[in-house]
This record gives sequence, C-alpha cells and structure tokens, in this order.
Amino acid sequence: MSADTPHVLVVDDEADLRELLVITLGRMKLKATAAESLDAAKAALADGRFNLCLTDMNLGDGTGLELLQFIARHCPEMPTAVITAYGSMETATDAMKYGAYDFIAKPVSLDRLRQLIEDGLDINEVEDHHEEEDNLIGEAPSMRALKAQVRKLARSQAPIYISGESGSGKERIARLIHNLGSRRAKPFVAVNCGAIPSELMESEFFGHRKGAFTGAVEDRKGLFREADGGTLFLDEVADLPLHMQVKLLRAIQEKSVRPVGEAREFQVNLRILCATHKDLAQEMAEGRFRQDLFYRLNVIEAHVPPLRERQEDIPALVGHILKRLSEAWEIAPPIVSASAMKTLEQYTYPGNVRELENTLERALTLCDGKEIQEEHLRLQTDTLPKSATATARETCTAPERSLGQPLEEFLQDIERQEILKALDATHWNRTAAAKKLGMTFRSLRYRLKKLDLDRSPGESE
Ligand SMILES: Nc1ncnc2c1ncn2[C@@H]1O[C@H](COP(=O)(O)OP(=O)(O)OP(=O)(O)O)[C@@H](O)[C@H]1O
Repeated sequence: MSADTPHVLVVDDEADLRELLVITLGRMKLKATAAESLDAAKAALADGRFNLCLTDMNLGDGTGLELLQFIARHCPEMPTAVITAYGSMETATDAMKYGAYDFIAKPVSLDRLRQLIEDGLDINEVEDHHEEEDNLIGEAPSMRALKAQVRKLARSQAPIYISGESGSGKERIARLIHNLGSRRAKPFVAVNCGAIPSELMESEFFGHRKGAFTGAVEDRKGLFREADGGTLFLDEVADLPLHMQVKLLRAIQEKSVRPVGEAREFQVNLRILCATHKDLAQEMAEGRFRQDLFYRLNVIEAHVPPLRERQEDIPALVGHILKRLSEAWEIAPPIVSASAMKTLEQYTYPGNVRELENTLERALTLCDGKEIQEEHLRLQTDTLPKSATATARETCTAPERSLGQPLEEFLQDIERQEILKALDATHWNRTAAAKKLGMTFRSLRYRLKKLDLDRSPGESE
C-alpha cells in the first residue's frame, strides 16, 4: 500500500462487525484502523490522519453522535458515516444532522457498504468542482453562508428541504448540491409536483407497464428510476396530494418502487431534495402534509433568502443575466445606465430572481439593444412589471379567430393572454395570479407548462 492509499477509521464495539469492516476495506485496497470504543477512536484521530470514518452508534463508552461532535470540532473535513440498528431511522436522521454524510443499517449488505465507502472517499474529490459555484451569483453575507452550507450538504446524502420564496433560486441550489456531490455524474431529475395532474402522478413517479391503463401505450420507467444513482428534486412538494404522500414515503423507506400494473419491485438508490415556496411546517400543522413524510424529507433545511434582502447582489445578477440573454440572442451585452441600475437595486422583487430576469428580458426587448435605460424597466410603482412575452402580445388586440384556425388553438391563445395578464398584474407571483384567475396553484402550474410559459426564453435547462 502506498502513502496515498486512503486510510479509513472503523469504530465499533462489536468485534465481529469490526472485523467484517476491516476485511471489506482490505479487499477494496484501502488501509483500515479499528477502534473498539469512543475513547480509542478519539485517540486514533489525535494520532493520525484519516480519509474516512465508519462508526457504529453504540460504542460502549459513548455514542456515535458524541464521536460526530468530536469530529466536527477536530477534523470537520473528514467524511463520516454511521452504522445504525435495523429500522432506527430516527438515529440515522440525527446522525446526518450532526454531520454524518450517510448511514448504513444493520444487517450490513456488502454492496451497500462498498457504495457507502466509495461515496465517502469521492467526497474528497468534491473540492475540485468549485467552478460550479460560479453559476450561483451572490456575495451578500446570507448568500455566502448559504454557499458554505451547500458545500457541506453536497458532501452528505441527507435529504434536504430547500425553503424560500417563489423564484428565489431553490432549484438552482438543488442543482448545485447535486453537481458538487458524489452523484454528479448521475442524473439530476427535477419534477414539479404542482404541475402533474393528480391521476397521472403515480405513473409519472413510479412508471407503468404497457397496457396498465388506457393511454399506457408503452412501458414507462418513471422519474424515480430515471434518477437512479442520482438526485430527485421534488419541487413544490407541498402540492403533492395526500394519497401520493403515502406512496412517496413508502418508496423512500423501502428504497424501491413498483410501476403501475407491474408485479415486481425495483430497487432505487437516490438522494431526495425537495422545495416549496409554502411553509411546509404550517402545511403539516394544518393537516395538508403528512408528519412522517415531513420528518423524512426535512432532515436538514437550507433557506434561500428573498432578493430584497440581498440587494447588494443585484448588479452582479444583472450582469450575469444580461450576459446569458445576450448570448442566447446572439447580440453584444447591453450596458445599463446608472439610473436604471439604481432603480433595479431599489426595487423589491416580489417574484425574486425570476422577476429580475423577466424585467431584464423585457428591457432588452424594449431598448435599442445597446443601453438599458430606466424607462425600459417599467418598474415604477404605478406601472407594474410585465414580461417580455406579455409586452410582445400587448401589441395585438383581443385575439380574433382567423379563418380555418382550429378552435383549440384559438382558445389556447385566449388562455395564454389571460394568464399573462394575471401574472403581470401580480409581478409574476404565481400564487397570487392563480387566485386572480380563480384557479388552484396546481392548475396554473399545469397550464404554464402546457402553454410553455414556465420558463423564460434564453433560460437554460
Ligand atoms: N443566485 C443566482 N444566481 C444566478 N441565477 C439565479 C440565482 N438564483 C436564481 N437564479 C435564476 O433565477 C431563476 C429562478 O430560479 P429557480 O428556478 O431556481 O427558483 P425557484 O425558487 O426554484 O422558483 P420556484 O419557486 O418558482 O420553483 C432561474 O432562471 C435561475 O437560474
């Protein structure tokens, strides 16, 4: 073994398990040191440098949680995983809150153990991927703290609940956690739970067999299996109907799914991240969100601050967004006049970064392509912000059905116009827009997707 061979510390008071772990590590060509108690582990850590630690939760003279606390103080960079008794999810959750990157339940499966060790050692490589962070603009203290938290969370396998207002960047944070973590080479699958009609949800999530129901013309894998090995991001998770919450909980607990119309179960290995602009704790308190699922998903919370609380980041965001838009539009990036920038900095953005994007997109449409001036922003309180799409549509009067135009298409035009009007009037706050339109948030999300209005042009996938 060379000096570069990763060195793993194994802590367990049960001699049999300790031995099994040491043998497995040896077969993986890794160096192992075993400690039989909390004190012995502390002494080993004080003596040598380790790339990874695997610890049992019961250590005779202490607990795995105490060891995690010691590690957090003395060697926070070292990834640590815990071994828990069968079925004790609460302990596993606690351990992840104390900084463990993952856990493995007894009886220990060798395949799972190998995966756990590989993931842990891969964490050391994560540091090389910092350029990913360049896509997350924000140097305000709250954003710096969030980035530091994201770096830590990327090293863990814990489920994360990302809270924050609509358009504040929750999905972007989820992607960053994935891209910085050990699953980065595997898929990141984002699903908007509010946009899937309730009756299609089970088959969207878990897949179906051809012929399982009318319309199931071919086999479908489902999002869980598409994300296998990677990360599944459940956006607007509070919009999941209760019957799906039960099924989701089961899939997470069993780490397996059964497609509709299929007799077999399929194992899945994924990390779940979720987000909602709603207050999930309140949804739970009011009985709309299952408590058991809440605790399973919300092991650690990351909060994305609203844009109005980090106004110092606005100039950098403006530069970043205009660069992206001008690349997509194949034009040179425009300059922003000093007074326009001042207005942009002072505005409060109920729709957060997405509203800033829409504002700039509209301004870019309205300006001469060289300089964005204050009047192109339309952010004065007496003039509500509008989307570029809406501005373009403003030039048309009420739609008139042209000869031969299919009725369906004509009705969609009207639907699109009404939705854009409501979104403009509410600063692209979709909850408020849905209310204004007299429909549920879920239904609005569904229509936005259907009409291809859920993403601004130039926005990358
Ligand atoms: N810090 C940031 N730096 C650069 N772009 C950002 C940042 N935050 C958000 N964005 C951009 O703003 C838009 C909205 O972000 P995102 O979709 O992540 O928000 P969200 O909170 O998930 O929204 P929703 O609640 O509607 O799902 C995206 O185009 C995203 O790329």
